[in-house]
Amino acid sequence: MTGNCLKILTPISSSKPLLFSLLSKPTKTQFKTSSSFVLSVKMSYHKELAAAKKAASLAAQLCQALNSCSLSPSCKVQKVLLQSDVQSKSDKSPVTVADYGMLVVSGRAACSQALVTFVLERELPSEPFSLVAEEDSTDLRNDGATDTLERITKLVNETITSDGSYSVPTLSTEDVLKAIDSGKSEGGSAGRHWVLDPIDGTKGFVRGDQYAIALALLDEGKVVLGVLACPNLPLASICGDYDKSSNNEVGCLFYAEIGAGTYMQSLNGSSPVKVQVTAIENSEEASFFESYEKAHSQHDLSSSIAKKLGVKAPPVRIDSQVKYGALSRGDGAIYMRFPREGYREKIWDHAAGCIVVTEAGGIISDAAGNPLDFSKGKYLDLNVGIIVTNQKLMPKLLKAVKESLEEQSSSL
Ligand SMILES: Nc1ncnc2c1ncn2[C@@H]1O[C@H](COP(=O)(O)O)[C@@H](O)[C@H]1OP(=O)(O)O
Ligand SMILES: [Mg+2]
Ligand SMILES: [Mg+2]
Ligand SMILES: [Mg+2]
Repeated sequence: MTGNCLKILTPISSSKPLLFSLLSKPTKTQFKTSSSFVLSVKMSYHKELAAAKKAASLAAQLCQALNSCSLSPSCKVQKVLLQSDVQSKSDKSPVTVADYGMLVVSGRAACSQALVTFVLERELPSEPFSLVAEEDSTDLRNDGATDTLERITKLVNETITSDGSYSVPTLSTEDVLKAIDSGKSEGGSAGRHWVLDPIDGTKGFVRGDQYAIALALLDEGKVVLGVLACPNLPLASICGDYDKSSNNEVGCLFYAEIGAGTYMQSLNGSSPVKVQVTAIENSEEASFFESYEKAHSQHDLSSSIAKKLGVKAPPVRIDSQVKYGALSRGDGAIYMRFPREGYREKIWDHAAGCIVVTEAGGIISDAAGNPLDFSKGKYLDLNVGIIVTNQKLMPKLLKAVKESLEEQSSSL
């Protein structure tokens, strides 16, 4: 076989024939030909990455538009609802209890999910579509949600029209509900699955702080591409001594494809730049990220670990997977996350962030040093917490984590 030809081969781990170009790049996958000859080729996800970038960027545009209060009759009303009624659902993630308030928050995320689904399906019409996503349409199907559903549908349609690349008839409310509910896949180790958190860091979004639209693709249980749209993240570093006045622009898009590195560009569409995690080797010079919300991660534990490492800088507390994006470009050196007992991490909260950091040279593991396994369905099955840093600092960080966890359990 020569470089340019196209040929139908069967991936060893899949029963479906696959047409692919031997010129394709990155991931190595093994295929067998009819004569049981095993061939190693590199898979490319360029088309899927382009679709994911477009979907996440449009969803970011929609979320920013939602911030200008289009979902509620009055900005003031919305602000009051958002700030006073945010409470917890059974998994302790934030949701508003007052019906209308709840719809304002979950409706926005669902709106973003509907748009991402629409774009992925339009951009990749010949690929089977499977999506593991956070939101569903239950709240929007309630009788009291008619108004919100209509507003959401209008906004999704407006965003699609303003983009101008799709000549589709206007989506109906039922089309939007269906699009939201196509995110019900369970994922797993076979085939391809998109993984989406349509608004990651709900509390940050509600506060007007950091949040992300996080989209990744799993192929045979591995994350092969990831996109993080971070509408409120400055293009300039958010750590250390930087000149805040030099670049006030906000809105970053991080993206990574397996074997091809991590890039950042502005959400306004500037040229992409390749990014790298910090090269710091001395942990005393490191600064670290953790959740803004104390309820999401044990701050006392990360502070004891930081002390063991000799870290001098105070923690940088921000919401969502924006932390992974910031780390991938060298803002800070460490991310530590230790949820309270009983909390189960979901794949949509880490898949995109994970590849964005690892393709930028970083390393991510659970608190025991095991890599994260995205092949087990919608939950990550892991030991205690998640830690992220560069290759040089990881052994020291793991040692400090182990010691602090031992101290914590002996003090109970
Ligand atoms: N009790 C909790 N503990 C840990 N993480 C949580 C908890 N509740 C929600 N989350 C999820 O953690 C992420 C926010 O993490 P961080 O604290 O680092 O900003 C979000 O994905 C959020 O979900 P959501 O997408 O609904 O906002
Ligand atoms: Mg949530
Ligand atoms: Mg999330
Ligand atoms: Mg979310």
